[in-house]
Amino acid sequence: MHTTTGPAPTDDGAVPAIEVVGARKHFGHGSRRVQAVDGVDLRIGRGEVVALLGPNGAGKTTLLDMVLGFTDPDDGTVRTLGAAPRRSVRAGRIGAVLQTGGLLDDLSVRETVAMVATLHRKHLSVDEALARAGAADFSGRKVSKCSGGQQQRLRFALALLPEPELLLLDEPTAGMDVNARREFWTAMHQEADRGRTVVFATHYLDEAEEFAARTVVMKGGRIVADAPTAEVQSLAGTRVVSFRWSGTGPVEVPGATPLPAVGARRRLTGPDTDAIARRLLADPAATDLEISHAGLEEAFLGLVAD
Ligand SMILES: Nc1ncnc2c1ncn2[C@@H]1O[C@H](COP(=O)(O)OP(=O)(O)OP(=O)(O)O)[C@@H](O)[C@H]1O
Repeated sequence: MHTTTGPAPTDDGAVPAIEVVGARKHFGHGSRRVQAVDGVDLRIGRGEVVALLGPNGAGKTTLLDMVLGFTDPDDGTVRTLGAAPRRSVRAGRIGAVLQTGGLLDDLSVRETVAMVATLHRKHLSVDEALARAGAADFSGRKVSKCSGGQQQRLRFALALLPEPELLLLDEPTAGMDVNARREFWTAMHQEADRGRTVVFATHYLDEAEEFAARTVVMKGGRIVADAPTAEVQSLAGTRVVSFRWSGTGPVEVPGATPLPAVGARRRLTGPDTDAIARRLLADPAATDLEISHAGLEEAFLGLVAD
């Protein structure tokens, strides 16, 4: 089955921003076949701010591409704002900030926004789009001279032009330094406050923690967690056991997932942290044991661990 077509229902607010039912998508054939999206059901309501988390190759971009109508699912249906995705995109109801492509090196930032504005029937003024995206300060700069972060802000300005109801962002802050990221999210907060639905894929867990009320975690083409961001933390190994380790080599504890060490402290998580702690207490090489609550990062690693 392919992306649904048909008339768009009236915009009564009850129609979800995104509705994905049983979506599958594969690439390649035979031994090179990859099941990029493997039976995803996802409903995102109007005005939600949702983070899409997952390791490389989890299927986030493929899912966003289907929601944008760039590619059709092999199976299942995808509707955006109550209509076929391409129809919503053509109507200027969806704005997207994607990882690559789409910019002409020889134009200035302002010229780029002005050119893309002519493609929309209704749009913000060029100055307004530049200001909202935090791109006014470098609007005279040639695209080829912009940093990666500035190019992302230009893409953001382009996405805002038609005043879209839904903003889709695929790793929007990749290549930005800490200050640029903070400014970007401040601007994005303002757009969310205007009632837009925002869905963003990210590798930065703190961005999900700070910005998204809801987090969807993908792995191997499937959704492995979908809950309020605070709850995702409790879905996988709520606690972390940390300790000093004087042994040589890795710490082997059955049922435990190692987390990156913090300073001199080794860390383990798992479904039964009491059992992990008991095991470590019996080992003289483990000292100064502590059990604490996991942050989103630990929950995420626990969820995507094999
Ligand atoms: N056009 C394509 N042709 C072949 N394989 C593809 C194509 N696009 C994606 N894939 C594969 O599908 C799987 C899912 O990729 P996808 O880009 O959707 O993951 P992702 O979660 O967005 O990863 P990342 O965080 O690295 O961007 C990967 O194994 C990827 O190699």
